[in-house]
Amino acid sequence: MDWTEKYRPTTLSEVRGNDKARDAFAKWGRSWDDHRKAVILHGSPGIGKTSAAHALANDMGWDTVELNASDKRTGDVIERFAGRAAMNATLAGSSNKTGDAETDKKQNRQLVILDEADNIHGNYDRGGASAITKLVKKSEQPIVLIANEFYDMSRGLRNACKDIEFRDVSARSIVPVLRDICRREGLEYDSDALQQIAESNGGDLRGAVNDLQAAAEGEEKVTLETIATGSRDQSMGIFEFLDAVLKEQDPQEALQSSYAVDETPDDITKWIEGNITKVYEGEELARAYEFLANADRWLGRVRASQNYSYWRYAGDNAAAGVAAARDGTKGGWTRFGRPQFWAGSNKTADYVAQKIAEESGVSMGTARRDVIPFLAAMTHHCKPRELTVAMAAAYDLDESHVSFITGSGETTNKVESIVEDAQELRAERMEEHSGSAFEGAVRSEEDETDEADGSEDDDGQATLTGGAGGDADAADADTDADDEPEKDDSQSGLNDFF
Ligand SMILES: Nc1ncnc2c1ncn2[C@@H]1O[C@H](COP(=O)(O)OP(=O)(O)OP(=O)(O)O)[C@@H](O)[C@H]1O
Repeated sequence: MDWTEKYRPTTLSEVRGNDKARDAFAKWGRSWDDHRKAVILHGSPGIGKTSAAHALANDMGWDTVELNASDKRTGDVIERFAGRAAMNATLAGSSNKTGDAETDKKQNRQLVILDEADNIHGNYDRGGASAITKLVKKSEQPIVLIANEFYDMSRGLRNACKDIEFRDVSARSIVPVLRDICRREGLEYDSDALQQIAESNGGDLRGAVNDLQAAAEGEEKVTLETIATGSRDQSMGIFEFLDAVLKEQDPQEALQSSYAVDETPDDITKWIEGNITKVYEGEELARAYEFLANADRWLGRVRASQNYSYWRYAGDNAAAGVAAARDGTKGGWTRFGRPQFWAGSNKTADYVAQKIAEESGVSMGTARRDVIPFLAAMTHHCKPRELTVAMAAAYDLDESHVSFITGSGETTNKVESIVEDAQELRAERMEEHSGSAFEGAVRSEEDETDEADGSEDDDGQATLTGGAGGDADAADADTDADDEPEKDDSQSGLNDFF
């Protein structure tokens, strides 16, 4: 049996590493009758959001129904469940003996758990997403929406709900969970090995439990060696995969590797996007970005249509395409890292995305997913300097922000002097334009009506090449399901600076 299922928390007190969020969530549950608001739990995958929802229901004595927002039928089902007032005991034939009508009502509550709530807008017609928002507002039952990307939800939906952020689980909180599982399994362990598993999973507790199970298979003791030879290693690790695609393999081999690696095409693409500038440069980088933009476009189509056969094309572009873009093979050792711009909890990323969103009139989702990675690639290690200064001026960035985008150390002279110059430039421009930070920004109105259209951005279409003025949309004149009216997000980026 899968240990993540076997050891899924059954009560909120077993949900580890997010005490504040957990307490806020428990409070939300206890006071639901008073406020009747839905709640959004958001944060990275595998950190206990769904488990917390089930555990709360268990603690409260509520039934649950779990629905997936990306399923087109979900709207109807929510209507059926959430629209229905809690049945009272007489109707339900409850065995509750208290005779207290309020208690009976609570015991017949149904917690609606809506998974992938950040993926609604791609799957409904315009009315659909706002219909969900309306349902959420008038629901007679408590609803928990689960999301990785808070800002990928429409503003209408976000405003209709309370939101609670789950943060990545620290290694410090992961180790005791692993230790506990070992004890319950009667397994011996080296503490170093558990520490290693906890650290290598970057905050993902589910991943850590999976790694522990793989390392323990057929062993009596979990040690650093059993981790190295655990069965999850038979599939290709992500770092090995990055080496293969970015340095060594030809396109055909790279494609095969993409099947062997234990990640979805979405994540494969993010890993490559997040690491490519460490290996590629100049022309080959530009060529690789073309392929990554194609991959993003296909991923957008998967999200919009739920047609997973498109995943293949995303994988083809991200793996084979990027390998094909490379000039020959490359040697040396590279410190690959978890993509920096992933879901959730980074305050610096939030600030930068917010600034970009404000200045360029794109959504926060687009800013995070498309614009920041693009800027990161274009100003890697603060080069070219002039462009980095222009960027810092345009978005009013301080040292920590510039360091976050460029990957250069925050306290280096380089970054400090760039921020100084940027502030000067900004002041000059403020004078020149009486208040306008810079000229030529392509500003489309921030969409105040997204409750009506239910969509904040054109998922997957604003691409990395977009900022360079590429006509990313030209290839998209087909029948995409996400044919929202275009807000031309693809214009944001470098155009903004000058
Ligand atoms: N905070 C936690 N405390 C205890 N166990 C956890 C925690 N987070 C994850 N797990 C383990 O990982 C499994 C998966 O967690 P869960 O599905 O709740 O994560 P999630 O954040 O909802 O992820 P996703 O967004 O992918 O659904 C659980 O069954 C449990 O075994």
